[in-house]
Formats: sequence, C-alpha cells, structure tokens
Amino acid sequence: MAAKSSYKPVTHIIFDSDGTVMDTENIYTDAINEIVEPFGKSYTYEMKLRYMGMPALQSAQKLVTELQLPLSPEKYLKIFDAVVLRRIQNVKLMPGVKDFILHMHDHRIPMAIATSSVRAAFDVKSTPHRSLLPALHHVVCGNDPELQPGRGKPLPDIFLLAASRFHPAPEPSKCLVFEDSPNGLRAGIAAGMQVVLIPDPRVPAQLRRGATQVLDSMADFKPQLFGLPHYDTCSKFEFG
Ligand SMILES: O=c1[nH]cc([C@@H]2O[C@H](COP(=O)(O)O)[C@@H](O)[C@H]2O)c(=O)[nH]1
Ligand SMILES: [Mg+2]
Repeated sequence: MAAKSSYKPVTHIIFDSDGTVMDTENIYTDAINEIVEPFGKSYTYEMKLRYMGMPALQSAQKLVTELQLPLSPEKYLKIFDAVVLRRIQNVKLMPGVKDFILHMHDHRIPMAIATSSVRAAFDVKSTPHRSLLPALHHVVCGNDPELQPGRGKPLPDIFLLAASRFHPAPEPSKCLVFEDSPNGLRAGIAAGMQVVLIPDPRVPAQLRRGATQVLDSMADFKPQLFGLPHYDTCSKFEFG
C-alpha cells in the first residue's frame, strides 16, 4: 500500500475532483470517443494518461493536434462541453469519499477541492451531492479568474491557490492532496504537498512515482498516519 515509509502530519486537505471525488473518468473517456470515433480515431488509455487532469482547453488543443481532427480546438471544445453535459447529470461519488468527508468535517478539518473542471461543469456534477458541499471551505475550478490560462496541472498553481484561500492559509507542507491522475500527482508534488494517489489500476508504476501513498480506494485511507483524526466506531453509530 505505502509508496514511502514516512508520513508527515497535515492540517488541511485538498481533493482533486474528477476521478478522485467524482466517478467521472469513464464518462470523459466515453464522451471523447463519441466525438472522435466518427473521424475514424480512438482515444486510447495511453493518451488519457497524458491528458487527464489538464484544463479542458489545453487537452482539447493537444487532442485535436495528436489525432489530426479536422476541427479547431475551440470547435472541439464546444462539442465536448455539450456531450459531457449530457453525460454528467447523475454522477456518482468514488468509494469511501462521502464517509471520509463527513468524518473530517465532524472533526473540523479544513477541506477544499482543486479541480481543472470549469465551474459550470463542476456545478452540474456536484448537484446530486450538494449536501456535502458545506463541508468544504472552498472549491477552486480550472477557470478561476486568479489562475493564469495555460498553467493547469501538472503545474502547481491550482493547489497553491487552493491552499492560499483557507483562513488562515497553511504552509503547502501542511496540505494533503488526494489525486487520481499523473498530472495531478505532479502538480501536488510541485506545490510542495504530500499526495495520496488513488489511481485507476491501469496507471503504470512509473507514473505513480513520488506519491506519498498509493491506495486502491479512499475507503482504505488511515487518517491517523497523517496526524488526522482516526475513524472511531462511536462517531459512526452517532452520525450513521
Ligand atoms: O480523459 C480525460 N479526462 C479528464 C480530462 C480533463 O481533466 C479535467 C478533470 O480534472 P480534475 O481531475 O483536476 O478534476 C476535465 O475537466 C478535463 O478537462 C481530459 O482532458 N481527458
Ligand atoms: Mg482527477
């Protein structure tokens, strides 16, 4: 389970959303294939490993060039937004997410989301789970006005911005990131944060390097390893 033997205590948590909190990555794969297949192309998992976690415009630019689609990135993105919107109405949470967020909230651990997804898409995806949103101090989306265009994951900017919006703002080293994608892992490391990686089983070992811990599921996370309150049976009975 562990990629490293030493874990340092943290005070704040920053979650990636797609593929980490929300079960959306298969939806993105299917949506992209729906767009590219009529052109005789396919969106391979090898490509996905390079694109996932990137802001939509950056991945659109790369995809249109790599697959030589007869579309501008802007036109592709318009189609992509419409196809994704149709598919993300009833998104589920990843296993263990709800219990973990509620448990940390019970113990007043400050939490945020830092997602490359644009705000409008995040709002649609989070609608079925809106009762959890008050547990989060804030959500930073990929189109946040304080993020420079072109500086998405794997660059650290979105995680540093998310950390700076807590009151008071913690040092990056006091933030624990939860991520699923190799781009997100690199962004968290570049931000000077510990990263718990919960990858798709197809993510190869070399793209998991640098993760503080690699888990199969958030349900396997042991908060006490990072100085966070451990799960106890009493609070489970009290709060169901
Ligand atoms: O197969 C893919 N999955 C996800 C993305 C991009 O990753 C973002 C999700 O990022 P995050 O995991 O940071 O929430 C999506 O909005 C999309 O822009 C992509 O390009 N291709
Ligand atoms: Mg992700």
